[in-house]
Amino acid sequence: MGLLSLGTPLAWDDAKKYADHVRTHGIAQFLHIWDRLKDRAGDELLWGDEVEYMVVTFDNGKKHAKLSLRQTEILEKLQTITNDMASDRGETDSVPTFHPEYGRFMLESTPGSPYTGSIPDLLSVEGDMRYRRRLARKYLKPHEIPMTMTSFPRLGTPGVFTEPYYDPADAVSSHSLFVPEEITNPHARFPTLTANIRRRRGSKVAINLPLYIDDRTPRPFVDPTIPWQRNIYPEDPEAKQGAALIDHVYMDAMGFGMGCSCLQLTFQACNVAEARRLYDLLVPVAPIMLALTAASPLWRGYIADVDCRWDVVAASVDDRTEEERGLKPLKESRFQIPKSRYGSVSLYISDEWLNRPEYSDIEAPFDPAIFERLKDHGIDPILAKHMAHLFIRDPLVIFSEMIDQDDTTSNDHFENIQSTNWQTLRFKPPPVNSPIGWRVEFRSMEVQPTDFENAAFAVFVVLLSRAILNYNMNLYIPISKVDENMARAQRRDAIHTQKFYFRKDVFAPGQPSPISTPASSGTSSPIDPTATNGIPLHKERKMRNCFPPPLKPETWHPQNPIEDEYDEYTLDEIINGKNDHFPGLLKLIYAYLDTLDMCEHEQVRITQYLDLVRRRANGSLITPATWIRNFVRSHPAYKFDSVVNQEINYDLMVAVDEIERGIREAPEFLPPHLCRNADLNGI
Ligand SMILES: Nc1ncnc2c1ncn2[C@@H]1O[C@H](COP(=O)(O)OP(=O)(O)OP(=O)(O)O)[C@@H](O)[C@H]1O
Ligand SMILES: N[C@@H](CCC(=O)O)C(=O)O
Ligand SMILES: N[C@@H](CS)C(=O)O
Repeated sequence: MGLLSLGTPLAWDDAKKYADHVRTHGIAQFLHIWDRLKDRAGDELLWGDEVEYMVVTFDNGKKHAKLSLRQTEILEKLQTITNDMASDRGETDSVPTFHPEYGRFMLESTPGSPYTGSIPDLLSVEGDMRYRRRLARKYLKPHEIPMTMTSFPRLGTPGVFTEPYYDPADAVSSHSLFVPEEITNPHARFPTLTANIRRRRGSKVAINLPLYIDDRTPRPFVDPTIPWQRNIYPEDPEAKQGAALIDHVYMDAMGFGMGCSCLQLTFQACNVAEARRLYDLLVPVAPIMLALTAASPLWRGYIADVDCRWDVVAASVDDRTEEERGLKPLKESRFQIPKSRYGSVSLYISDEWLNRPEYSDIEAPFDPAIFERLKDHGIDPILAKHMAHLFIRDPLVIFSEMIDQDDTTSNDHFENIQSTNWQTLRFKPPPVNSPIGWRVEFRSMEVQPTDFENAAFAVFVVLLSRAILNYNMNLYIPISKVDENMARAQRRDAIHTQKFYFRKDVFAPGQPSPISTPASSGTSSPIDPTATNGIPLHKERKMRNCFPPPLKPETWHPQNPIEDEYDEYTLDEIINGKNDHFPGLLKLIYAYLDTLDMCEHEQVRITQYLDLVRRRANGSLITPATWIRNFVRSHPAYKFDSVVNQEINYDLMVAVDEIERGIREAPEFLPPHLCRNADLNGI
């Protein structure tokens, strides 16, 4: 969740006058942080997850599942409860935190304090997530359930999809044909973001997802549920004039994207150099994890031909003017900008030599004056470019009371721009007046229906991050290939149908591989104490930070053509390995685990999590997206016309909730033996 300042928000015409002011002071604030903390070192691994929920309310008589708009009351209640718990316990660390999110039907939870790198903390993640879900559930109304669905299938359908009902005709911020003002969190940040994105862009946002064409889908598909003749806002004829594409699901508001839920992870690094390295190493991992967690095939009451939210969210906050989008020559706008503010990373940011300039091979406009200012201040050109790239954006929400700030003690102007650059990775400087260090946020994953899965993906990514740093791995590929992977990750059933660019050799030539005996692809490898090859075993009870810096340049033949460095692989090959030269990420994780001091019971638990990832990747378990699509297509009320009606939606929500509670079996998706963890009973 972004910056929630208080005050009077400025409408776009007023806010834009302060854009340079916010940028200038935002950079000044960053430079103060930089000067104070660039040499900060030795921070331990602390990390945490953010889980986003939708509160769904069930009318069992009418078989109707709707979004509950009680976010404000629910958060107030949870705040009181958690405050009481904290005072009873005399500490806040074990009491989870609930936060607001964009949708007035959404909640976000984070652990009470970040996890450390200890093995018990690693194994506490699922319990912590379950505890948070239970807590939220306990204080909702009896017919309300906090669900971790990435997209709500019937958001924006004609008729009733919220509780209480509101008429979409009052959507003053978004001017949507489909969703009312009241789906948006009333905190000024959110309606102002919504309205100012629209005003800055000069039109409503337009999101078109290819429709999944089924046996009886009318062709060409011209959505009969779009109120083509509505005439309330000046933009109302837009849909008819081409904004809504044939054979697509059309959506026209920020809420369709920012009303989606995801699973994010934040890692504290040892120092700024390690944060930059970790950011870069995770850039190529982001699309892989998006594909593995794909969970959103249903939109506005239809089945789409994609499995993920990413492009929907990107289009839903796309505030670029026509000139910035390249539709008109530049006149008023300063830059042509290839991507929305929500988008994949466009620049690597590490200044260590492994980051060859050729990897950052896509157009990433940056503000030349800000770039020079940062360089003049002593910041290296790579980080200067990253910041100057983020700062091509205008601040969208400015509070009149917050315009003048003390740049030595505030970072609000910096965060204003930073927190509305919603990229696959976020490089997070330490906040002012806080003990927190340099961090990296991993943002691509879709939230999973169950906490077992959410914990499994969190555990996988944190272990992968440690393995990558520990073995000094190099995962760089050109950013253009990462972007192609982002597109492929979202395609229907990407696991079976797509290949992904990935680096061929992740180790320096001559560097001993940590894998001694390559196990055959797709097997579940118990942790093998002989698995490290020539690397001394320093068994530790903790995953740590502060790994050695990358190897010297001459070790890596950087003169090779960049095209020789990568190839296309299936997800199975990337995760589970292809041959001796390409061991797969899981084997590297297992080798890393072998450096940790764990008892058998802990190993079994971790293997359960890693097995989920292994089996998703090899296709022996299906993604939530595939399960949801199959559920709809096999429902007796489905007419093979791509429509997800109220009854199907209700039954789907009931089924997902039952799977989450472990009372419904879906072995092709989540075998009971994977998610029924005896240890966690009673949490
Ligand atoms: N020092 C730390 N190092 C790493 N993670 C931390 C640290 N402190 C808190 N976290 C974790 O970071 C996650 C994000 O926390 P929080 O939502 O407060 O941050 P935020 O800056 O608002 O996030 P966002 O960038 O998503 O807006 C949480 O899981 C939290 O536990
Ligand atoms: N909910 C958004 C992320 C919102 C945020 O950045 O906090 C998503 O699904 O990606
Ligand atoms: N929740 C996100 C999207 S609106 C943010 O606050 O930045």
